[in-house]
Amino acid sequence: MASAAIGRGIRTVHCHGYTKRSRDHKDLGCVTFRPSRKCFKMETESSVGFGNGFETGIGASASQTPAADPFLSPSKNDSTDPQKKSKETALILIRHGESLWNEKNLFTGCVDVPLTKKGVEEAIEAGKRISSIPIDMIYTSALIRAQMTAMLAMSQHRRKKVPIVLHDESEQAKQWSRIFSEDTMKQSIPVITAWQLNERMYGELQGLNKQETAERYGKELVHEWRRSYDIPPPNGESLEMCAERAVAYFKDQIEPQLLSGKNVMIAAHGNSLRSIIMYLDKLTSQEVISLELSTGVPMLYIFKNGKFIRRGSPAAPSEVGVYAYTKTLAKYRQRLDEMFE
Ligand SMILES: O=C(O)[C@@H](CO)OP(=O)(O)O
Repeated sequence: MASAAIGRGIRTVHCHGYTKRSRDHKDLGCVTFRPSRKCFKMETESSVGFGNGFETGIGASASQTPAADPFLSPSKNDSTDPQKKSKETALILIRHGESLWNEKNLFTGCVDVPLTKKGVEEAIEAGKRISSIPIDMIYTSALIRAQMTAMLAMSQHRRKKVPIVLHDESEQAKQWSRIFSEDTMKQSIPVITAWQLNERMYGELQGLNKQETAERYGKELVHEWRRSYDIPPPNGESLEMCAERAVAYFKDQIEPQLLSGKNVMIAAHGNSLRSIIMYLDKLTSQEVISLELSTGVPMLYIFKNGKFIRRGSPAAPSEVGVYAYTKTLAKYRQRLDEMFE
C-alpha cells in the first residue's frame, strides 16, 4: 500500500492514511420528488439541482433540501426539527485504487484508465473500512478509476443504499434517468461526477513512463514537475492550477452540503485530493509538496462548527478509536448493528 518513494533521499511515512515525505528523513510527521401523475410528465419547473429527482439542496429552500440519513437522528421527532439537526458531519476522502497505468508506472493525469485487479481489491478493502460511516452524497471525478473505486467501496457499505450516478449532461439525460418512487429515492445515494475533481492534467507527460522520463530529463527536473507547487509539467497543470479548480469546487459545491448536514464521500485522485487536503489541513505550499496519498486508503474528517478535524483512516485495529471520536458516528454504527445483525 505504501507509495513509492520518489527521488533520492526521500522516503514515505504513513500518516493517518496519507503519507508525508521528508527529504531529511524526519517524519513530518430530495428530494422534491412528487409522486403525482404530473411527475410522469417529467415535471421540472420547481426542480433545483439535478432534475433527476435528486436535489442537492444547494440554492434550494429548506423544504427542498433532502434530509441526511434518518439513521443519524436520535428520534423521528428530532429529524424533522432543523434546529436539532446533527451539527457534525463526516467527510471521507479516498484516492482511487491502483490503475493499469499506476501499475505500468506511466504518467496518467486526465487519461481515463480503469483499475487493476489489485485496485479493485483496494477499493473493496476501503469500502470495508468505511462500511459503518454514514454517507449521504458521493462526489467523484469524471474519470472511471475514481468512479469504480466509489462504487466498489459502496458495495461493502452496511446501510445498503444504492449509489446512483446523476446524469446532467443534457436535459434529456436528466429526464431519462428520473426515479418515480419516493421510497426508492430514500434508499439511494446520489453520485455526482465532476471534472473539477479530476487528476491534475499532466500535459505532454501523459502516457510516458515515469522512470524513463526521469532518466531522459533528469531526476531533479522530473521531481519538480511532479511535486513542486507552482511549476507545471510541459503544457500541463501545476498543483496550484489543479488546486484552483478542485478547491473552488469543494468550497462551492461540497462544503455547503456538509454545512446542511450531509455526510459526504469524495473519490478522486492523488493531486486533486492533495490540493483539497491542503485546504482542509491549512498546509502551506511547502508542506503540501511532501504530502503523498496511498491508493485506496480512505481518510476521515469530521466537519464541526465550520472546522475540519482530521480523524485518520478508519482502519482496523484503530477502527474503534476512530468511531470513539464522535458520539454521532458511534450511534450510527450501533443502529446498523441493531438493524443488520
Ligand atoms: O500519473 C499521475 O497522474 C499521478 C498519479 O499517479 O502521478 P504523480 O505520482 O506524479 O502524482
